[in-house]
Amino acid sequence: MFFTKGHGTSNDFVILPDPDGELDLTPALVAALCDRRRGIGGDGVLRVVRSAKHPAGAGHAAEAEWFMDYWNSDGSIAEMCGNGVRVFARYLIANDLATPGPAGLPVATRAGVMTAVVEGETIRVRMSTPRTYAGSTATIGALTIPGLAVDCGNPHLVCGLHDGVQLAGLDLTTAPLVDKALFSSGVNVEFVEAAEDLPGVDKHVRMRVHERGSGETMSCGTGALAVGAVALREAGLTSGSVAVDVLGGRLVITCDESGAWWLAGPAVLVASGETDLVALS
Ligand SMILES: N[C@@H](CCC[C@H](N)C(=O)O)C(=O)O
Repeated sequence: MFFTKGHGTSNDFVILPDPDGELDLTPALVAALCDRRRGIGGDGVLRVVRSAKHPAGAGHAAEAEWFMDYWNSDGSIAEMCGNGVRVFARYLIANDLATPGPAGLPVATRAGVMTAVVEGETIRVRMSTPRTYAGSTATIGALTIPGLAVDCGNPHLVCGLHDGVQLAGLDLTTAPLVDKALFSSGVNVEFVEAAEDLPGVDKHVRMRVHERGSGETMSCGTGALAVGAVALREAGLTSGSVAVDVLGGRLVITCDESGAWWLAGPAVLVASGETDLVALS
């Protein structure tokens, strides 16, 4: 089957064209495609399917022709992927499957319709409004770090580092321990430290993330949105911009004067080819 490989700030995806929703995509196939030694390798899979042809997209078919069927590398399904939407939009445009209108390019997801605006190498996406709803903690070894739960369509826990704890020193090779009752469907956990002032933005932070279903990744767009929302809230700002440096580059989160939330960053397609599904399995 044909595939394309792409990434947004090194959050990488295997993109599978399946316009009519005919592919029998299973957790095992997704995990095999994402395997970095035996497969193509990726943090997740983006299946490109017409909204009308997917049960989770059909309700959005009038607003968005295309549905991003997102899967994590372990074969689990997630509601939303911010970097994924940016890469998905790049793929649709590069393959003449869609042309952005004056308001951008709508992409249906399990968390609703997101609109992508192309600005050269950067793709900016209008995201759903992040909702901060509880305090909680994440534990790594002997270290317990307080944080805030933020719903970005998918679940996040944003933990700010203090008291000399360094972002670079955290061991994220295994999942941080979290409150399983609060996060009954799992959670993406972001760790954040302040960074030096940067012109053009109100706040500048660095983040690492342990993603539900993918482990530590180089970047997470919805994670950056959650981090940006917490940073603006802590600064007492109701609008503004936050630069979020991830291991794979920089994302910028903006809440504009109208209250709309945006995620901006690069989105790149790097390879296309054909994979042998029999050899993969
Ligand atoms: N990397 C993504 C988020 C992907 C889904 C996440 N792992 C989950 O299970 O919620 C992003 O860029 O937002």
